[in-house]
Amino acid sequence: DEPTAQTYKYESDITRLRSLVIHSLYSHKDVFLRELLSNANDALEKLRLTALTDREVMKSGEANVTIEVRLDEGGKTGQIVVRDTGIGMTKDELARNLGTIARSGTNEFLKKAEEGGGADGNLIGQFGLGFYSCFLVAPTVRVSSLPPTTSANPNPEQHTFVSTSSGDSFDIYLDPRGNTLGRGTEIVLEISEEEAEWLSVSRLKGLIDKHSQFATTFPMYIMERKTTKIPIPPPQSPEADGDPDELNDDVDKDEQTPKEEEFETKVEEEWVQVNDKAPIWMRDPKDVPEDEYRQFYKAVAKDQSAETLGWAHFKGDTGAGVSYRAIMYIPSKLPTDFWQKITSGINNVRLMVKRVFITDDLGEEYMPRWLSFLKVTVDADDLPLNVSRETLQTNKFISQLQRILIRKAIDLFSRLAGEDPTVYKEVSKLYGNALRIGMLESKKDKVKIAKLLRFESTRSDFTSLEEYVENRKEGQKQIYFMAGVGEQPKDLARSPFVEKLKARGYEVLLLNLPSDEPMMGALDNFMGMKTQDVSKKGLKYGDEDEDEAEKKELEAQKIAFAPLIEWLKKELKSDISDVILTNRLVTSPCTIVVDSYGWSANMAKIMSAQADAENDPMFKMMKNLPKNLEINPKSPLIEGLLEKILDLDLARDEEEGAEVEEGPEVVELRETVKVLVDTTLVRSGFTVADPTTYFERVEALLRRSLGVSLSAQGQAKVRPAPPTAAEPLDETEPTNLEDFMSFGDDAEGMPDGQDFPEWSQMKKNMGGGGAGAVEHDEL
Ligand SMILES: Nc1ncnc2c1ncn2[C@@H]1O[C@H](COP(=O)(O)OP(=O)(O)OP(=O)(O)O)[C@@H](O)[C@H]1O
Repeated sequence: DEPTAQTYKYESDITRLRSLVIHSLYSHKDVFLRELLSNANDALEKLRLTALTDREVMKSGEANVTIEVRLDEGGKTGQIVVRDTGIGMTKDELARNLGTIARSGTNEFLKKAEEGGGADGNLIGQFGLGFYSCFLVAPTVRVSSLPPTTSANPNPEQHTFVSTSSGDSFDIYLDPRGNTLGRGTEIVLEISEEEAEWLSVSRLKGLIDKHSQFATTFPMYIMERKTTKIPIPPPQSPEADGDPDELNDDVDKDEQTPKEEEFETKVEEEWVQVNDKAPIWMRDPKDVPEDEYRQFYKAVAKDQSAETLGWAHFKGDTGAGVSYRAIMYIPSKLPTDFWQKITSGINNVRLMVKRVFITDDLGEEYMPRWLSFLKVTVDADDLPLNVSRETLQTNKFISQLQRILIRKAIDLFSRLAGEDPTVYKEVSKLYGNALRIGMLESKKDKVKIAKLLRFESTRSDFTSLEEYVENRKEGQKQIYFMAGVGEQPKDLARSPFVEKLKARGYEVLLLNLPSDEPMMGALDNFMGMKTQDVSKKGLKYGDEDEDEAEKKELEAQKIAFAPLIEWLKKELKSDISDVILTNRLVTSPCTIVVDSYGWSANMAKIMSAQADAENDPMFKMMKNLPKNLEINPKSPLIEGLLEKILDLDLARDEEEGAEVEEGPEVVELRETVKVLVDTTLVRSGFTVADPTTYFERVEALLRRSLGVSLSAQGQAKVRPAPPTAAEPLDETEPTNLEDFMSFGDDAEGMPDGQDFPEWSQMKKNMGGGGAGAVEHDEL
């Protein structure tokens, strides 16, 4: 019998909403299950609340959620049935909740979504438009519901709501099956042939794993059906029965396998729980074995092979009246292109409210970029479930949480640093650069993050700033560092800038990451010590006053070397702003030092790697800031230069201002000094302004030392290329590997099945499939 149905019109907002959901979410169809499970959980939570005052309501049956797939005959269509034993709905509530009430925020949401050209999967979850997502996969949805027996409603009746995805009305009727549910709600999605993909238990289980593994603390079951074939024993043949002699000889008959018809299919049904564990973050850290944390990380990372370097499990109260629990992980590996790929909106914080996943998109720059590799799960106790992304961002808890997570991340790093040097070495290797950037970006946490950094130095291969300060020498007020991007620390240790410090026993940090030098500049001061780039002016040992003898010696040397200094200043004035006698060197003859506010060679290199650096006026200015030539009076080479200047009487010529005819010795000296300065530039990490002239000078020097004439020319005969080819290339003509390799005039590509050797090497380097993994067409 057709039940007598009452037809209702959908509220106009709801009609708009439904069609918006259906039309804008077609690429996020799988949200339907998450929404239904979230609603089921809410219904069970409400029941639990009611049960606090009315014990009776919980009496009938377990509070749980079940999911079942039923196939129609033929297997191409069927139903997904989601049932909960929660609070249920009366006939009125069915009409109101599912069809006529426009909830608060709906209008606002509609406006936004329609203006923005559609709603995305997250927006919809946050707005609590969940139920309508059923229509993404089902053209017809039936909701049967039965509230629990209470004193207010002693004789509840089961009603069914039915609606199609397109109609502007829905029906509600008394369920002709009677009160079959006991209590709660049953949602039946009629799945059509086009959407048959959802009729797969394993697909649904996959969805639960993805979105709803922790959707509810109530048990959640899915119906699994196992079909087994049981052979039916063949009917006993009369011959075999009758004649025992035949048993031995008729081998053929015995070996015959039973035919199709001789199997019976048996379907075993089993409810399998899909959430058998309490979510790990809700438990006391004392009760969670390490292995479970590692397992949970795999789930969070959605990668069964994922490993973590460490985690923090914490709870708290933000002071905004919201308490939360959270787990934060540091991955042990990042995709190779991780730092290139992240732009904004990194989605590394999963926000749950009472175990229900809300969003992993808390907006751009919710977590600072330098912490974007963390994987965080936060479960808040009390946050409105149906808040929009926009309101989330202005939510007090959410903004307080941001600060908490940064603090907790810093704590986690510092705990790992103290606990396990082996692990921390890994952490530093993977995240050292990120931490440096963090230090650069966050004024508030600058010093805390600086403490997390580790460096190589002339004393240790893994040291911290705190250790550096501990190991300082008496009177030392500076933290010395030598920076050179991409250089080996052992090479940095041999730089002329480091030699004296090292010889005297001072520790120098050897920095080779791009972020190192700017980071040291930004740090400026650590525990009362200044950071000092040893390649810049301003270096102080701190015990200068004690060495009166050394000071006196330098003063005397200044007088003795004055003629050389004057001459060098005059000769080098286009490249060098000052020539200074130094005692910072031990064996090197000279070095190039920039003013403390100028760019070091390292910094100039970093900056020139930026796009469009050469057109940047700031770049030009900084690059051309004064460079000082510091010369070492104790170097035999410098002594030799001084002698030469005195011999040739060059200093005096200048004083008289007379135009003196320059002898070949002067020209030669001038060339030698230019080579010395250029070479010093390179040694000090700068580039030579004009490499061609530099090389010509070196060649002249070499010729002189070999006694080869400076003017002799090479006798190379150059054969010009043939004229421009007139014939068009025949692209279809098969080519021959040898021609191609020897750059034959007609080589045009690789023959089938062959890889250009460099290409296969490149593919290997990129970590892609080996030779043959790329279609040759692409070549
Ligand atoms: N399984 C259910 N049991 C009882 N009531 C339900 C169930 N599913 C939906 N409802 C009722 O229907 C209303 C509308 O559900 P819908 O999913 O559209 O939004 P919501 O549940 O309010 O939002 P959210 O899904 O974000 O919590 C719910 O507020 C609830 O009152």
